Amino acid sequence: MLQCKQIRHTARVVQIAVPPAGGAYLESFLRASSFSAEHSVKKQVNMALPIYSTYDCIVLGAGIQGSFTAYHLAKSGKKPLLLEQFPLPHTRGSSHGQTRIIRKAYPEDFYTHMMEEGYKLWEEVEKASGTKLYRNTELLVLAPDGNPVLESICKNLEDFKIPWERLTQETLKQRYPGFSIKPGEVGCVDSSGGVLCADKALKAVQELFQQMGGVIHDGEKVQSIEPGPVIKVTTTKHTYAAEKLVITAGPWAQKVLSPLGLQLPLKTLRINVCYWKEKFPGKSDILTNAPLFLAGGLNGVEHEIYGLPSQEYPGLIKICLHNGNEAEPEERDDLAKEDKIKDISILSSFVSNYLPDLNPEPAIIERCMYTVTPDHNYILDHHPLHKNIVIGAGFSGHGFKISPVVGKILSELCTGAPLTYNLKPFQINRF
Ligand SMILES: Cc1cc2nc3c(=O)[nH]c(=O)nc-3n(C[C@H](O)[C@H](O)[C@H](O)COP(=O)(O)OP(=O)(O)OC[C@H]3O[C@@H](n4cnc5c(N)ncnc54)[C@H](O)[C@@H]3O)c2cc1C
Ligand SMILES: O=C(O)[C@@H]1CCCC=N1
Repeated sequence: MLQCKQIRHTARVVQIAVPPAGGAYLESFLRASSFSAEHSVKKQVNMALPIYSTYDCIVLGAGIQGSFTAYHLAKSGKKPLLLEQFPLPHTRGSSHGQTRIIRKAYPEDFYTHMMEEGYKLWEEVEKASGTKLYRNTELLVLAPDGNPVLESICKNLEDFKIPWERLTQETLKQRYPGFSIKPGEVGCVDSSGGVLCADKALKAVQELFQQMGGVIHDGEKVQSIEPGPVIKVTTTKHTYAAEKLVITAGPWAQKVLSPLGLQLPLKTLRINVCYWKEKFPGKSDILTNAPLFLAGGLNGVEHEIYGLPSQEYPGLIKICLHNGNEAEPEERDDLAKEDKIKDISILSSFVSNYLPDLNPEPAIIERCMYTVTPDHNYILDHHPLHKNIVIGAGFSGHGFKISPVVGKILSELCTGAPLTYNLKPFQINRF
């Protein structure tokens, strides 16, 4: 016989006893009753039975994208649950490390447009958390004269009225004497470019989210998702119910999405994050004059390469390839694997050629993961079959700076609020 009684009532959580029926019964019970989000339902007949806690929305994955999604949901008055498989903080995904590039210089106008709001939202987080997260250094984009990507970047900076400057080979040599610029190579300086303190940013966003009433459960891996009008999410510890789910699983996205019938053309790449030391310590001024840079199409260099001024390790400069070898996140540190792209030797020869004051062997190598789409644009969309599931994936190694805007977009897709941006470049049906 159905016996349903209230056993606890707090400001935001109600627990009730329900009979030991299956998931379908529980869902229809939830829909038929006045219980909506924020209500916690406890199956009590047998004390060993699981607890179903329901939330407005569940966000799967507490990297920077999931954390900003949860932050915006909380800002809009929702009380989401943010689930993370690892104890926080962790270094297994894509959002760890101390630094990330922030810039408005993009060849695609939609990213430059999103970054106008991106900078404001980063400032909002800095103010609310009382933490300095952005250091304005300017960004040098280096390429052969007439390079189409460089020209699109210059056009966007001009169209969006962002202060910028074109540098000839001569001006480049004067301004950055430690950089051995080759004939025919020119530069463009984006004055908004700078460095974000990534680890501090992630912590700040997660703290603000919790201050707004949001809940994070870390060390809980999502093991199954049962779609439906009320979605059931089962982790290693618990089962939760919510009317909406946002999946921001980084390099684990495909693993989470496959059981939901969705195959996306995502590749996961292991990135070697390399730090380089001065050849003769104190003998050059390379540590003070190497700019924040992005280089593409350079003489004899097949890949895009980027570098950041010394920050996390005093005396060392971070210079990396914007590419890597395919690997599952679990095999990221498996050194026995033969790499197709010889990233470290490509970087060594770039350093010898362009930054001769640096030792051409990396002093430190760390690891991180990219999840790339074929066109390197993000995926921000509803699941094609389950419209109450929203997906943020494939950030293709350039998602950190735009994460405050990505979080806003994913929260709009989740709540059905009017969309701030045209999401055509990010739709799943483009593949
Ligand atoms: C070396 C490197 C340099 C970069 N440089 C820049 C840069 O300069 N500028 C820039 O803008 N961007 C940069 N990026 C890209 C940027 O960091 C990423 O786009 C961004 O961090 C992606 O965040 P995410 O939240 O999608 O992924 P992640 O940070 O990987 O978060 C996904 C989370 O989901 C969790 N998860 C997965 N599956 C489950 C499950 N089943 N249950 C529970 N939790 C789960 C994971 O544990 C993880 O914490 C760089 C990336 C790397 C690796
Ligand atoms: O997102 C960025 O700005 C950088 C660019 C180069 C590689 C990684 N991220």
